[in-house]
Amino acid sequence: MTKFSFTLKATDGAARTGTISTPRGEIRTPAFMPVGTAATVKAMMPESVAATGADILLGNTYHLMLRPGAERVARLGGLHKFMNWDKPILTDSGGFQVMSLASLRKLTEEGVTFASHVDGSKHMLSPERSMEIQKLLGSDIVMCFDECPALPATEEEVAKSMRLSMRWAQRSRDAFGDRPGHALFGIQQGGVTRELREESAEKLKEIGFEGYAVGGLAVGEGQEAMFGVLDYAPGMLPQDKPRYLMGVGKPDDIVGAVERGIDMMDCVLPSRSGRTGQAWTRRGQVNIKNARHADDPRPLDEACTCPACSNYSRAYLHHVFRSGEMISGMLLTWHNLHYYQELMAGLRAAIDEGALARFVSEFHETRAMGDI
Ligand SMILES: CNc1nc2c(CCNC[C@]34C[C@H]5C[C@H](C[C@H](C5)C3)C4)c3nc(N)[nH]c(=O)c3cc2[nH]1
Ligand SMILES: [Zn+2]
Repeated sequence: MTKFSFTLKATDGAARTGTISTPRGEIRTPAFMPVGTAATVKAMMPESVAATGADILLGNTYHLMLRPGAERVARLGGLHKFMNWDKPILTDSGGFQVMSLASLRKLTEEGVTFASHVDGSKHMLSPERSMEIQKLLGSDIVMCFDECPALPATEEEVAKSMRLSMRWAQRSRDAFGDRPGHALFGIQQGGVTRELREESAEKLKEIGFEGYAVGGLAVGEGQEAMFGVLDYAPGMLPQDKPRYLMGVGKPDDIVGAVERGIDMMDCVLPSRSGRTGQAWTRRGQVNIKNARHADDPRPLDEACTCPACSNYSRAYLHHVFRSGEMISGMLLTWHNLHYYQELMAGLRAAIDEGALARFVSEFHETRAMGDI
């Protein structure tokens, strides 16, 4: 049984490349993880997600515990079998979702009780219950049950919330138990306050995790404030373990995060925006529903090898979006996920060659040219 391990390969400034080895396969880092919210990456077959180059995807504790239920997924053989994805899966712990989706939430030291946004039924999440659910789902990388404070929040509120999350991190570690081949990641909190980020990192290192996430960001603070924290926060975490920035982001967020030492990211953006007609390309964003594409015979991006760019014109994509055809979301989601994986492959190659600075300046220059 291969155990879970992380091997660093190259560094270029604060940026690193590496490989996470798991019993279900290897993850090339820096890695982008597509989001499979309710056991599906929306509008994509799993084999198509794999074809984009994704080595790992995200499952969702909150949705799956409500419907179809974690115990049911376990009875049916676990999430990998259920959704026909045999590579690694990372699941979030559910806390972030409860705070953004559920109603009638009650937060105590024990955990959170809430009413399902699906049918109003009562539920509870705690470090122990979150570990149990993620074990039932069978995910390879488990996230600690934490609280991500909503902005705006005073430093006092951020400190209080971070310290609760650190107590929950210890309870998550204790409840996770001994699971060879599986990993538990701690989540650093502390808002945009350096001392609180330091306190959180020290506590997580004292407990000990197989990987460490930078949480509490991409919650409306803006790119400048986020990069300000990323200028120091990843460096507070063990350099020999994967660093996961949660919920990020736009392509330029991703480039900036990788420059600052982040190894893993997840974001709904490429898939969610793909369904609304927003294409992400090397030259920036293209809204394919805009009338200017109605007669354009050219592909979305000549340099892209995805099925949408290889076989269809902008005019066709414009048409199927305007007429609400299912293929519209399928093609643009595939393109966006393909573009994100191409960006990650470019970043990995540049870091391996010690040429990240050139890659980044070319990335920004090409975007500055704007869409064709
Ligand atoms: C967007 N900004 C942002 N996200 C964040 C997330 C969720 C990461 N994505 C997982 C998720 C969240 C939703 C949507 C999909 C599927 C499933 C439910 C799991 C991705 C976060 N998750 C946790 N546990 N803690 C955070 O501090 C945090 C901060 C975030 N800041
Ligand atoms: Zn494409």
